[in-house]
Amino acid sequence: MASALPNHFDRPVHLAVIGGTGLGKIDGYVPVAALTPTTPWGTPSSPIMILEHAGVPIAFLARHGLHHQLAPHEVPARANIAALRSLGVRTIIAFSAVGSLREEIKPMDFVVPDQIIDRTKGIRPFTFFEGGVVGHVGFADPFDASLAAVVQKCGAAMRGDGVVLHPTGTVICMEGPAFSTRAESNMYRAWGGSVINMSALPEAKLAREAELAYQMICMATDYDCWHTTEDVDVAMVMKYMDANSKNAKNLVAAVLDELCKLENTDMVLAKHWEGSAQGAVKFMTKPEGRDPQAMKNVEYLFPGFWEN
Ligand SMILES: CSC[C@H]1O[C@H](OP(=O)(O)O)[C@H](O)[C@@H]1O
Ligand SMILES: Nc1ncnc2[nH]cnc12
Repeated sequence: MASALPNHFDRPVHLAVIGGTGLGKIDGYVPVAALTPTTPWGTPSSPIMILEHAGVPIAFLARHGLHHQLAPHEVPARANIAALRSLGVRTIIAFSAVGSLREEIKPMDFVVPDQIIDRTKGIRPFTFFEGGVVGHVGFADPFDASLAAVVQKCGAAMRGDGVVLHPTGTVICMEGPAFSTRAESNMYRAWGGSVINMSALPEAKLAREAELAYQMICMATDYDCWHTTEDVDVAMVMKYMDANSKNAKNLVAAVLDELCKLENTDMVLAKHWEGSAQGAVKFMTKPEGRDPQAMKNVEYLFPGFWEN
């Protein structure tokens, strides 16, 4: 289907969904374009589908590729975020299949996380600001509180199914691709982790560097390996993703309904993040220390950056 669609779209797209494991596409929207942009950090994980809902364009990107061929550490997160930003995207809702580290977060429940603990191992490229342009953004609250409020409100879309949407939580982002040991799983519980995945980082950090509003929605698929029930394996994750796809779709639909109504508001345009990273970059590296390619990279994210 993607190849029959135009490879260009002439209006800015403000909203995007990143689909994770078990959510390689979203149905019920009209596909109008399939874009394959190239960025200074390479090409995105998959063609970016432009879908329309009530006349509002929405970009959809499959994090692990169209055929789930990219391992978590192979996801080109910088290209993904940079490409979305270049289309005009300022708000991202990102889905993730997670293991639960808490009894009360049952497989099939959803979590709207508000914190992350980084357990990646430094093997993934994780910043736009390097190689001759330095920038340090604030990341105390890694997700977007106003988007979280919209998602929390949409939890009602799943009422009646016994599925709970937990309004806050801490995601442990581990390296993978192998799952955790039992000792690690118990340690993450002792640290206060609510859920565990392999995808929150560097995605959330890059979204912040790109001045985007970013909120992850986690769907629990297992109890990892700390629980007395079965240890996690891929079949279990896929089984629960499948079983819960109706709820995942209802939740995406409710969230997109809400965000489409707000398409041109300061919230969806992420005005509250505007300037935050650019300020962090502008004053760090003195002109004589700046590398021309690194400057061009920043220019790709923020056109006109070096002009004033
Ligand atoms: C297939 S289990 C591990 C895999 O699932 C999650 O993917 P995503 O976050 O893209 O939904 C987790 O982060 C791992 O990448
Ligand atoms: N237990 C687990 N650990 C890491 N990532 C996951 N994704 C889904 N379940 C997971």
